[in-house]
Amino acid sequence: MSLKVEGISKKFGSNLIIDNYDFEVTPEQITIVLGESGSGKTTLLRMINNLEKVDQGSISIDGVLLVEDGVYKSSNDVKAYQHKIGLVFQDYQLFPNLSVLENLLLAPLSNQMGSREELIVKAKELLNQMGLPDKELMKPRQLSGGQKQRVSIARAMMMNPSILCFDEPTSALDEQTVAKVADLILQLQAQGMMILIITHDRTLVELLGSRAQVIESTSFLN
Ligand SMILES: Nc1ncnc2c1ncn2[C@@H]1O[C@H](COP(=O)(O)OP(=O)(O)OP(=O)(O)O)[C@@H](O)[C@H]1O
Repeated sequence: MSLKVEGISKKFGSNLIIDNYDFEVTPEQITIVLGESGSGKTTLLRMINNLEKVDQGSISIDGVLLVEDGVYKSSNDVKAYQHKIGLVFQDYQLFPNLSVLENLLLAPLSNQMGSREELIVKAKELLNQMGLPDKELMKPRQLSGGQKQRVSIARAMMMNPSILCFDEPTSALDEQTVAKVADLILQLQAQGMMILIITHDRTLVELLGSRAQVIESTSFLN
């Protein structure tokens, strides 16, 4: 299992952001992309999640290609690729009018990943694992930042991804909650989930310690 990024490049106009860049995420280590504001971290994450096009290079997960030598695959291949990747947004992006449970059910139901009953069982298991067994009927606005983030993680996990990507997972959280997020990420990795984190938070890096490889975003342009 791996996410492979090979020789990707990206320019906005004449502004080169990423130059012929390679890296790999595996289950053995959490991968952290660390760097200052404006260094291209979000652009990299958006390209991996097919929210921004690459100019050149290849991206694949578990051998399923999103793009090869700068050429995007057919829509069916792209769909297969996207099912393997889960994204936890910085601002969580939960649907405000849906309950926690309905937030979890929406994507797997529309992708026909099981019956409603089966998916409810799975959603409840995940909410339990996230320490939120009593929140399923609440709306996102009734939750704390840390709780919203855990709902967002559970929602991504409903699609059985191979990899979970976190965009600045600690930017809106207090110190105590940051430690809890680090514990949860370590737990997910111990269960075999590949993890990619984009951050500028060195405290999070310290908390993840020896289980993480750190890539400095200054290396995007070497
Ligand atoms: N859609 C766009 N059009 C033009 N330039 C862009 C676009 N998106 C990003 N950029 C530029 O690309 C560079 C990298 O931006 P990016 O958001 O990837 O950095 P970042 O490291 O994630 O920063 P931050 O930590 O502040 O989010 C910046 O100079 C930014 O202005």
